[in-house]
Amino acid sequence: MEIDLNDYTVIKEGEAEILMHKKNKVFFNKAQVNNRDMSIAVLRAYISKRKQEHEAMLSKRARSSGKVPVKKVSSEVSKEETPTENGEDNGKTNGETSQDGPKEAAKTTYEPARRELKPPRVLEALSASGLRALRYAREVEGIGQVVALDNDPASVEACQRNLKFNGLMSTSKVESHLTDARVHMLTNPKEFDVVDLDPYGAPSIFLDSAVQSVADGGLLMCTATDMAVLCGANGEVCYSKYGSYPLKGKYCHEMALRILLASIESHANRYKRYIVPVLSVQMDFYVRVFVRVYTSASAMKNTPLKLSYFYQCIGCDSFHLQSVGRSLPKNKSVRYQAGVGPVVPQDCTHCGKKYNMGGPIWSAPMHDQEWVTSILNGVKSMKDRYPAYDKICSVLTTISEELLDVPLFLCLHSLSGTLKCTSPSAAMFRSAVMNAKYRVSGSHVTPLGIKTDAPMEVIWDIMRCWVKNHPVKAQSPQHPGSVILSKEPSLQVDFSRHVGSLSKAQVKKEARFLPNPEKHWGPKIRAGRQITSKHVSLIGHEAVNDHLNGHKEGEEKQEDVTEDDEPELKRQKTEEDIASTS
Ligand SMILES: C[S@@+](CC[C@H](N)C(=O)[O-])C[C@H]1O[C@@H](n2cnc3c(N)ncnc32)[C@H](O)[C@@H]1O
Ligand SMILES: [Zn+2]
Repeated sequence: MEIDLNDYTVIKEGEAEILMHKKNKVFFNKAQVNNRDMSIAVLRAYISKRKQEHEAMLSKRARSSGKVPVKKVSSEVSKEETPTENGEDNGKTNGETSQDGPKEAAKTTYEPARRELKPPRVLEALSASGLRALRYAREVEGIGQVVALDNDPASVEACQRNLKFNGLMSTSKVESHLTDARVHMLTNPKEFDVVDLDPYGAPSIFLDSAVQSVADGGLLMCTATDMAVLCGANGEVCYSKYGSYPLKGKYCHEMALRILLASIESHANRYKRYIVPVLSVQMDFYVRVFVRVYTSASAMKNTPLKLSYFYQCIGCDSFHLQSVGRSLPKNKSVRYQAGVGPVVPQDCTHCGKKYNMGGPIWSAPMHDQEWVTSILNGVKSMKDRYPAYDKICSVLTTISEELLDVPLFLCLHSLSGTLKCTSPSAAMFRSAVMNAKYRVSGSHVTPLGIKTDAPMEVIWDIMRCWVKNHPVKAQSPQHPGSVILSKEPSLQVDFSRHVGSLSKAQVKKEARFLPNPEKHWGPKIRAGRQITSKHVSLIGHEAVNDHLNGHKEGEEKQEDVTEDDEPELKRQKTEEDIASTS
């Protein structure tokens, strides 16, 4: 059928153009350019890493068999080259990937026939207009076939129209199908080198099939926009969707990332698989994780060591992590056991109040430093190719400075709020921590976050010493702040400026946090849904008014706001709140 271009607006993002029907039936959210750009940056890094790993595997096999394979350097494998038949894995080979993950790969016996590395096959499982699939196909050098799915006929029709509109290269590289992504992923196990999940709200119903569809060593990219749920507004809903209990706190966005990672790992474990996170990002109104998936029944035993419950004091917000499992040496091997606990007493040692317990969350690193550096360098070297360059560069810069082995973070304002004192400057507080010989970094999720390996006792000593020079008004003796301040500090705190109190990016005055480029930069309503006054918090007054004014009176229908609508998550701690559990 011919397209009447007058019915459409052309939207260009990166090197893709899509036709948006003036009645706007299919999902397009401009704010997701950050998400798409970040994913392209990770895909580029993945392709180059995969090539390196493949070459390393070939040389290792050659060395171990004493045979030297015909040398062919990576640059000779052109992006358009049709790979040769590669034996029993039918094109599913990834760089280092034997079934048993990165380390075990080297043990695989050498096969004389050279295995070509096929370009990675990508599944965009929830593709809507196809914009993302198109961008991957057009912009990512060395990419293979992109399969774009959607179970909504209008979206698939739009996607196919957009493929045609972008020309032959797009129609040959991207295929679009009307189907339930879960069925497609289940019926195509280990078929895709990259699986992208970008749903409305929670990805939970797609995780089980997605972890099975990724090839060994492949990449799963997954968005979750149900931040209210992940951040603790409905703990029980989060538990039912992700198998983890969230607690409200200043670190809730990082906790959201760690809940999502733990949930993906749990799904992977069901199939003797496990994940290795390369990058985990909280941006705008969602979280997005990039993880590699491997198969190994033995490596999987380490999962409980990568998960923790966490205790959060209801009085002073001090938090403590408790590992789900532990490992002990046993002769020449390892024995696995349940974690030892509880790591905290019944009442908080700092303020005397009770703890809430959340989790389990992913407590191992959620980024791989080498990947982050290579993604960031890649982005910087191709500035013009990223419409959201400033944003993704600033986020990656901040992530590159995060302490990897410190889950969650403190918030200076919250510490000062508990003591009801003025807050020391971040540089001063960081200096005090570093002068006490602990490490400290920021967090990409908030400019107020402070990651440190200093124990809570040290943190409260720093604050006690600060208050000695910045006295506070007396509070009731039961108030958590009064209890904390009633103890003398055991540490002599040195607030003198430490040379490392500013991060490298701060010293170089590189952007680390950027404001939103425009008003209502956030989630959009599900395609086809009626917009009502209830959607103000999602898309803003103007957009709602514009929409409602364009409709006849009385046409407005009441409808639930989606979970994407993030409520005020600040912990409103009242005296009663504290008293009720003490
Ligand atoms: C948020 S949109 C995707 C946006 C797209 N990834 C982008 O970057 O432009 C989510 C899409 O998932 C589709 N969807 C929801 N459930 C699905 C399922 N079970 N199988 C396939 N598609 C599904 C919806 O129709 C919708 O088009
Ligand atoms: Zn406490």
